Amino acid sequence: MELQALLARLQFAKVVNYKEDINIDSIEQDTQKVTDGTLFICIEGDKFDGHQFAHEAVKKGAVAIVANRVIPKLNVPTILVRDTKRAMAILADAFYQHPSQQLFLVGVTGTNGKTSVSHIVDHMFHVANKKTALIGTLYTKIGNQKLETKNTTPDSITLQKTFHDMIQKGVEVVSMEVSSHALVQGRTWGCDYDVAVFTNLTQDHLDYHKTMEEYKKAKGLLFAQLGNRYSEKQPKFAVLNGDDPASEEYSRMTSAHVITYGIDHPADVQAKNIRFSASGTTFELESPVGRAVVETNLIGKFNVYNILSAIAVGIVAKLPLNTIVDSIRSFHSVPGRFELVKGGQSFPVIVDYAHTPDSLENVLQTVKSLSEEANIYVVVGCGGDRDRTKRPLMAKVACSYATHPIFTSDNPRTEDPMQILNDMVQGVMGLPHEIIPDRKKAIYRAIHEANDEDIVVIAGKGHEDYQIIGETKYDFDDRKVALEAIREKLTKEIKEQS
Ligand SMILES: CC(=O)N[C@H]1[C@@H](OP(=O)(O)OP(=O)(O)OC[C@H]2O[C@@H](n3ccc(=O)[nH]c3=O)[C@H](O)[C@@H]2O)O[C@H](CO)[C@@H](O)[C@@H]1O[C@H](C)C(=O)N[C@@H](C)C(=O)N[C@H](CCC(=O)O)C(=O)O
Ligand SMILES: Nc1ncnc2c1ncn2[C@@H]1O[C@H](COP(=O)(O)OP(=O)(O)OP(=O)(O)O)[C@@H](O)[C@H]1O
Ligand SMILES: N[C@H](CCC[C@H](N)C(=O)O)C(=O)O
Ligand SMILES: [Mg+2]
Repeated sequence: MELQALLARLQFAKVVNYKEDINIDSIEQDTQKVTDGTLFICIEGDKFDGHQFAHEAVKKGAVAIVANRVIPKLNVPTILVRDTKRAMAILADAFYQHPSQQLFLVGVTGTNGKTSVSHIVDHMFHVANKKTALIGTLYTKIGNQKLETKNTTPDSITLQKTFHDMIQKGVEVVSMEVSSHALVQGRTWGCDYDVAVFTNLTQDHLDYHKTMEEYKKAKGLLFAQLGNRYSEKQPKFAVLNGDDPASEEYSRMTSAHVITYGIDHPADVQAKNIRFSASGTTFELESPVGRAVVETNLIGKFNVYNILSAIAVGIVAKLPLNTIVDSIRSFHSVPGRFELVKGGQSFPVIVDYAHTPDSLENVLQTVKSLSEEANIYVVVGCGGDRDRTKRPLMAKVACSYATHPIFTSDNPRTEDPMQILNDMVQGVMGLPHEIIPDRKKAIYRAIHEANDEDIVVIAGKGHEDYQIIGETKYDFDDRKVALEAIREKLTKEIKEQS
């Protein structure tokens, strides 16, 4: 694409060192990815100032630079803009030919449930015979092809390029997780969402957002940025959780159509007469397009919310109600979310990604409702270099529901694991708990101690197949470690019996 054509997208940008039009072969914000013909965008980030890398980018082949100031001794055209992040989103959208406008794009935000809801939505459209794709914490998935992701929501260049590649592969519907970090950093500027979903708002990420009010505002950006043309062909919808107080504010922030879902308060898409069991959940659905009985393998009230929000997406996309209900019935699970580890042991071992006070409470409440008598072992830690204030709250939740809480390390990152554990303990002074900093030893302990009627929950890392200690990523998978522990226990039992 020609530089002039791209420049036309940036209103009132100044250009220095411009001699003649040049061709732009790629747009990048990271020097690692620069090749001949790149337009390099300098971003002032949290760790680095990308303007420092402009000369290196030119050495690697960059033919033009976007910056917020003149960079001395740079001999390529420099496009000066006030906000390079905004310019990046605008240029990426233009360079990849406005791909999100050609897709049915569903964005899911909220503290907990984004990965779960985006997977249910993806499956629903797949069942409705659409070619689907997914972007989120676990991966970017196009059909059955899975690509690794660095962030839950990628930067605007990666995102627009990904949409473009998806269109080349025939994708029609994309379900994506939209993190609060992404919204604040403008990673999703330029995304033309058709539906924006809100799951819930509870405490997390206060290391980044500082206050719950700021965190709430961050999530609200998704709804504020939904298109506001009331086109008959492609109306825009905000799908809001009628049982979460934040929805009231989001409903005022958006000019799109609003559809609510809920259990406890009246909502457009409502679950009634919910019946929970260890093998699944059923409920009666009331919706603007009719009633139905919904059956699912998923368990817990929180999953009813996840399902209701996905159903609301199906409804606004005008999928037939029977297709929606069929897709919920055939949806199995998301890796690392309430995942049962089956090694032939006589008690359930559950690996779950709960890493916030609210998600931990939801999962433990669900576990407790399965059996009031069971001893519950919970192995849990808190991530380092993340919200410190959630640590005592998570510990308190663990002690409120579990008979045997074992505090251990999650991803300590650059923090001292003992300091993280100490922060947790502040929430449970005087309440019984065990501290085993080594996660493997903690998992082994829970599994070796547990008996027939007990339940073991290993929380916080879910699908993660690594543990970050310092700056190093070590192989570590809760599911594999739990299986090894189960095998060791069973072998020991057999030996003792013979
Ligand atoms: C704090 C934070 O969110 N940082 C994100 C941010 O990085 P940044 O802009 O601050 O980048 P930086 O490292 O300071 O570098 C500045 C600029 O210099 C460039 N650079 C840097 C070094 C170099 O050698 N060459 C070079 O060109 C960089 O590419 C960048 O353009 O923008 C990057 C691109 O979008 C993100 O990858 C990065 O996520 C980091 C890795 C991260 O850990 N983020 C987490 C907190 C996060 O975003 N999590 C949410 C999920 C949370 C949840 O809901 O659970 C997510 O969406 O992933
Ligand atoms: N609707 C919900 N409400 C509360 N907790 C939930 C809900 N859905 C899932 N959870 C819990 O939260 C954990 C994380 O769920 P999920 O991965 O779907 O959320 P997420 O929003 O994508 O999280 P992240 O921001 O870390 O990517 C699950 O393992 C489960 O314990
Ligand atoms: N997206 C979340 C994931 C947390 C998962 C937990 N295992 C941890 O490392 O804290 C974050 O980056 O805060
Ligand atoms: Mg997620």
